[in-house]
Amino acid sequence: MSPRSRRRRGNPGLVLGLALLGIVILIAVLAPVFFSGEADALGSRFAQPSSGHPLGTDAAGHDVLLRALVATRLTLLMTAGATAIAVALGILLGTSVWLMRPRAREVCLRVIDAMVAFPGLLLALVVAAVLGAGGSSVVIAIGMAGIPYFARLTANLAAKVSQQEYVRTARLLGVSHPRIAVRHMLPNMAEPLLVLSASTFASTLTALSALSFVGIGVQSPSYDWGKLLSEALPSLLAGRPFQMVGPAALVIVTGLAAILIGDGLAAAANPRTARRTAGRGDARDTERDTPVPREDYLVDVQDLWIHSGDKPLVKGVSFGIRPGEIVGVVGESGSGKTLTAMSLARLLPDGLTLSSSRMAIGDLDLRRPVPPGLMADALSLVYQDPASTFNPALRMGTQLTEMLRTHKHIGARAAGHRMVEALQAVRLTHPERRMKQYPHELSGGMRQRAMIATALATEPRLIIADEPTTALDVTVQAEILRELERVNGRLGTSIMFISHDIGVVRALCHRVIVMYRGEVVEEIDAADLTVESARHPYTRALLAATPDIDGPVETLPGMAWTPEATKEPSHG
Ligand SMILES: Nc1ncnc2c1ncn2[C@@H]1O[C@H](COP(=O)(O)OP(=O)(O)OP(=O)(O)O)[C@@H](O)[C@H]1O
Repeated sequence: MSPRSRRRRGNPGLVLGLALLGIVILIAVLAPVFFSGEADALGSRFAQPSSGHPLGTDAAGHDVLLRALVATRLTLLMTAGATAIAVALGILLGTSVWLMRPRAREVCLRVIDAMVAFPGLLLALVVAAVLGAGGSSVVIAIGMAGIPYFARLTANLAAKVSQQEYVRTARLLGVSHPRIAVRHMLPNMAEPLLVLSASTFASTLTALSALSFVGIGVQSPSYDWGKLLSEALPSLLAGRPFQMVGPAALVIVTGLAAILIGDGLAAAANPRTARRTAGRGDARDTERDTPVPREDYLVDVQDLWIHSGDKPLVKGVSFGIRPGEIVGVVGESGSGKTLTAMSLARLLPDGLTLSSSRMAIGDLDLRRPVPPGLMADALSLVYQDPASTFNPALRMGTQLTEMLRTHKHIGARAAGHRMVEALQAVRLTHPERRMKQYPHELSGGMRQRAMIATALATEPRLIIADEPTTALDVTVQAEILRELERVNGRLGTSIMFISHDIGVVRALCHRVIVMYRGEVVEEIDAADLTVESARHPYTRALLAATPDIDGPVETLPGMAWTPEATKEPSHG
């Protein structure tokens, strides 16, 4: 049995919802076939419930129960049609908004917000008034009234999901926007969209019934549940409630089924709710890696400025990374480490502007448009949080092989083999099994190893590792650092290693760049990263504030350093 069907079986709400909807659909299919003649036949008017007419007859002498059953098909078709309009066009609009340039996106989001604030039923009434009364006009009207809700939810979710590292990585790899939207974003937006679709189905059902009830919807001789409810109103007021029972019960049961299915599907669609099939706690492993030929590259950045509007966030930063060198970037939170690194990958957040007099990896000039394939060959990223590095809705194998398939144009099977080798190289246990698992089935250390394997798969000249071990426990942290060191030693890959941890930087890196408030205040050999050798007071203060594993926390005059206390040049 597949995990998905197991999840469905373990979800009684979903099972009940599907059963109820199944019954309603069965009625919709069969009732018009078998009962439409009888439902139109005329008998005695206002007959009380009897064995011949379980819910009695109406003012014209029709069997009330049969009419309610026959009306099921038209009601369901109209509800499904209106819901489909809202879902499809709403998601399309919301996704298109995400693809727009920031300014156009802002305008569109404001328009969508205004539409959401406008009461849906009122909007539907306006549209229905323009189109005229009738079944198809109210379907279009209610469908259109639902579009802004889906558009806003999709755009909001897209804004959030697009900041995820796996989406940023896909952008770096040059995966097209529509493909990113369909493959990486929509699956991760499925849960809330499914829940909204289900509740929209239920609210659409009541809205359509309401419009038919007030005479704007389905017109005679056709009838849906709303029209039947409207016809039953005089009987209800005259003390004959049975005429209402059939359509009212069917509206309630169908609405309830939709809600139960929405909730159930949302739970089943989330692979994180799946039972764990992976062995646990085997992040530490012992296999050996495969050596890859060494290459020779250089990173050269000069006078890099990054602005948010008029505010400079990175101020004239210059640095270089030699081939095969591990360069640490340290500095307090907000000093510009990540922005500096991300500018190399051309992944600055929207709204920030960049200028520099030189920015190159080898002979690749990063100030000009760079084809994604060349960019992927030049650098790879390893992010801080292994939990958000991978798309939770896709199996590891699918995403691990994506860049090989996209940029190296390697077939899925060959890419899979190559990735298994890459996973072995970073000593991830049972690589074939890992490829079939979802990210949540791997430990943090395993995911980070997989991330390093992915980063290496395109054989980049530079790996940017942005606090790659911060989210991991100390033992796994040490293993991942050793892994980076091994990669550097064996493959000669240059590494830009961003960290808050001076101790780690001193142990891992060859050279260290110290940043403070958007400037590089010192470049220093890692071996000289001591309070005695550091030249800049901020570096000394940083070192003094760092616990030394060989001794107590040092308290030196440097600790009292403030930016106002020095006029040293920004670039050491
Ligand atoms: N999209 C943005 N819009 C405006 N300001 C931003 C944006 N992104 C970052 N900043 C600001 O730029 C500065 C540098 O940010 P950056 O993320 O590079 O710092 P950092 O040194 O990497 O910090 P941390 O160690 O906390 O990650 C910070 O003051 C931050 O608030």
